[in-house]
Amino acid sequence: MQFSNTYIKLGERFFDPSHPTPVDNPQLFLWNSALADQLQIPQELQKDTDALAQYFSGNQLLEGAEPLSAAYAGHQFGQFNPQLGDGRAHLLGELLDTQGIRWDLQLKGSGTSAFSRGGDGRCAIGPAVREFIMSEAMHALGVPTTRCLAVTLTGETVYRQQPHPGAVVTRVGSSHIRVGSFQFFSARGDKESLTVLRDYTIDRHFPEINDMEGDRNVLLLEKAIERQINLVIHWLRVGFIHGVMNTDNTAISGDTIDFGPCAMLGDYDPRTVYSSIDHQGRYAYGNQANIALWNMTRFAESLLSLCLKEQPENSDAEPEVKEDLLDQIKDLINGFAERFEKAHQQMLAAKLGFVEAKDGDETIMLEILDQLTARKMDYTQTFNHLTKSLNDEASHQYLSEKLADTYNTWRQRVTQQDTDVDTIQSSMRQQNPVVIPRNHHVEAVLQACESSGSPEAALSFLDVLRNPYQETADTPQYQDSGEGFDSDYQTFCGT
Ligand SMILES: Nc1ncnc2c1ncn2[C@@H]1O[C@H](COP(=O)(O)OP(=O)(O)OP(=O)(O)O)[C@@H](O)[C@H]1O
Ligand SMILES: [Mg+2]
Repeated sequence: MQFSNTYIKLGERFFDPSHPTPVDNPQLFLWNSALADQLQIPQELQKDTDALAQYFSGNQLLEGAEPLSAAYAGHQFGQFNPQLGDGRAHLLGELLDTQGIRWDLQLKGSGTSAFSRGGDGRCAIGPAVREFIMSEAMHALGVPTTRCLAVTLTGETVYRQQPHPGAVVTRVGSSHIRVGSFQFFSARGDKESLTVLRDYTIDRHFPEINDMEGDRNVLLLEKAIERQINLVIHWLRVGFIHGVMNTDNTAISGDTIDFGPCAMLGDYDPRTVYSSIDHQGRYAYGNQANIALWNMTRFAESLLSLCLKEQPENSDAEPEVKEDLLDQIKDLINGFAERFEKAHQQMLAAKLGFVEAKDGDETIMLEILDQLTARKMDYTQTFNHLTKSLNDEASHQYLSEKLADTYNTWRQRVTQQDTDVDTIQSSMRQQNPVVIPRNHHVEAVLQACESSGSPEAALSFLDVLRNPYQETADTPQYQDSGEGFDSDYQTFCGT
């Protein structure tokens, strides 16, 4: 296991060199052995659960780790905070996986840093297990995401209205560079660090830019936008509601990060919000594309100081952005909505089994979605039924009754294609999961883990969630929508 630590080399303005705070009685609770194998964590260490507990609680440092808490800023619900940073997290360093891909290894809930702002630096068992379950589920669903290697109990109590067992999550990410990381330096007028961060981000995530013609800032923005569009399309496809799409929770890599108040859509309604503090529906299911655009606009702004015209020496005139670059940036921002809509149409077409686009498809798609909202129908179950209905009489009957003409129109459209039905069905299946981490099951599993002190419930759930496109013997236990549960479900920024 060989650490490299490229982020710490960026310079002291990028972090606080704080170390994890040791805990009383660490115990390994969840371990992701497939991910551990991918990260080349030695089998000998993987078998030694006591050692894993020591290392992944922050009690002992893995050889070669150089911990740091990263600096970042961020817009939270639209309000800018120039200094947030890892207030309860420590980046240990980076590991190369079996394919030579670089991954950050970060502890979350591992104690305070210079960025803690009065917080305790800790995490409760519930949010820690939620992050593990949700990120594993997202990964299996094919959604770009940070992942979890471990959850370790600390043996200490954390207080969040009530006492809870404390836990440390080990997060693995293709990086932890956020829109807010750029905003941190932009807000300080620190062009030197901003340039270092830009170049580091390009090398790490978009090295192809190094061989491209054009301005590096504009190219980086374009790539980041592409990844955000792809990310939100996946979220919408599987019914994921992030819940707190602040710029500090937006990774430039385009991976899902921060599972604090996230939840899954039950009945289809774009206005769905579960977060207890999101009174305006800013981060509602159907507003996530708008917010991704808003966040990318903030990202563009944070790069503007690297796009300035040359100033004559001793000039005190306000520096201006180069016109051609400003035009290119504006084009990218103004083009976002159209690009998104195109990708959205393609995603819906794929979910509905439309092999090639045809006139009238948009009307069919809108009608189906409108009907789901009007009839309060479950998003995942309905698309699962549509997929099955091509050769399953029960699903066919169900949809004929529930969606009547809308279903008949779809069925006609989908069966009158040159492609054979089996092929259409298997391509629909790749888009439409049979099971998702439903809110009521997630909550029940978290409660079971906390009250029993055993990971059993999480492990059984994970077994099913790791095969979201395949019905196994245990799948039916987790497919029900939990009648009425979602209507007053609330999530909290999970600290
Ligand atoms: N218990 C805590 N102690 C100290 N700081 C905290 C605590 N909880 C959250 N913070 C800080 O508050 C800010 C916003 O928190 P938020 O919930 O978005 O992030 P997070 O869940 O801690 O981490 P991440 O975004 O890395 O998943 C961050 O700067 C975070 O470090
Ligand atoms: Mg966060």
